[in-house]
Amino acid sequence: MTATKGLEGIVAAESSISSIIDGTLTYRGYNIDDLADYATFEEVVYLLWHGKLPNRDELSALQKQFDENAAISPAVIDQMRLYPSNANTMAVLRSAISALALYDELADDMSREANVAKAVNLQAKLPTVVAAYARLRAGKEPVAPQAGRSIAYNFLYMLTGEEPEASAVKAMDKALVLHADHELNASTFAARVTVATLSDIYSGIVSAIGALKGPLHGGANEAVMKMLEEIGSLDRVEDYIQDKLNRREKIMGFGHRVYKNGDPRAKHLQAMSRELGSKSGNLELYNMSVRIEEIVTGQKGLKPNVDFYSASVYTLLGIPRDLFTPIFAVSRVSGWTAHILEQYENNRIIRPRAEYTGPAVQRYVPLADR
Ligand SMILES: CC(=O)SCCNC(=O)CCNC(=O)[C@H](O)C(C)(C)COP(=O)(O)OP(=O)(O)OC[C@H]1O[C@@H](n2cnc3c(N)ncnc32)[C@H](O)[C@@H]1OP(=O)(O)O
Ligand SMILES: O=C([O-])CC(=O)C(=O)O
Repeated sequence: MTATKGLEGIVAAESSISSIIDGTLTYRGYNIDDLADYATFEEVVYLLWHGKLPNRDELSALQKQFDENAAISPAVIDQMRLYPSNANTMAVLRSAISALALYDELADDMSREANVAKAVNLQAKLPTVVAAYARLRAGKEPVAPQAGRSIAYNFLYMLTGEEPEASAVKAMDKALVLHADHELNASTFAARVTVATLSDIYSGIVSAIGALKGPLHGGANEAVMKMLEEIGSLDRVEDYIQDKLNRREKIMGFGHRVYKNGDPRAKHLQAMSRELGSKSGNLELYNMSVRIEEIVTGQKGLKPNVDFYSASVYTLLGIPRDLFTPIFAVSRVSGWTAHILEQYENNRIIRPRAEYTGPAVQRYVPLADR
């Protein structure tokens, strides 16, 4: 038995949800470029869960379900009041989602119907949880979501309590579409491993949130923003990046396990970063990002991934840095739940082998003789 480090190139599941073939990403066969340009996030969620785009009635029924499930119980809000105001926001999300399960009577009901209902509940509540914590830690009361509004609208609205601009809602919606699913990425794999033991959907999502938190995965969007903040201005990019490359340090937001010729989502986020920068009259973050890309791609051949330009996009939308990875989760919970439902449909426990590299057989030595 020979191990493959990081399971590179190993096909570990069959899935009909999303594909990456020759650098092209599709959700259920629809090219991400078309979905980014024309679909709403709600249409994409329906597509991921049900395998087809919704008609008007199906879309309104989904919207109604989101409206009915978006509010979080006062018990969960009261728990969140006790969280430290400087807690890691992904740890907050992980804890709050775990707590949600305690108040769901269907938590351990394994029927398909109950699991779809829980997927709706999770998708509806994740944005509410993230926005509620952002307000609570600032000493403000959570703002309830508005019925009949998109997840993108409500998320921005619940953060500030003010009606968001249409252009901001459009950008947020597109970012959610772009992050919704991505084949067998680390967090989705973690979710599938957890539920393949026939554990419940909440446990799967808590596992996924934990995996997304890391800076080699979803946490990279925050790390990119931290780097942009450290650099501070366009004229400092060259020295900073060159120094990092000389020290063989990683540049966050670059590279990918699967895409070697570029992540198809990055160009959409780059365009959004430029548009939002122009609109705000401040293109500094965009220009800095482009310069970083020129240097890193020029010297290392590494291309930006989905996390690179999303950092400037979210900042230009006025969102604090430590909400970037939770926003990734707000979108990706659609894909996680689709994969969990798919896993339950055709389940077998996921249990690979390890190549043993420890000592050969040893004789036990009693404690007194050691
Ligand atoms: C949503 C997402 O999860 S997208 C990914 C988000 N993560 C990041 O942006 C973090 C930075 N990037 C990375 O750490 C990696 O590129 C990963 C984790 C995304 C992929 O990891 P792997 O598939 O193991 O990387 P891969 O095998 O292609 O790396 C090849 C070489 O490029 C280097 N490399 C990869 N990414 C980077 C980077 N961002 N900066 C500098 N060097 C890099 C590796 O160190 C390796 O060098 P070596 O051969 O000298 O050891
Ligand atoms: O697929 C991956 O390894 C990481 C990624 O880009 C994602 O999850 O969107």
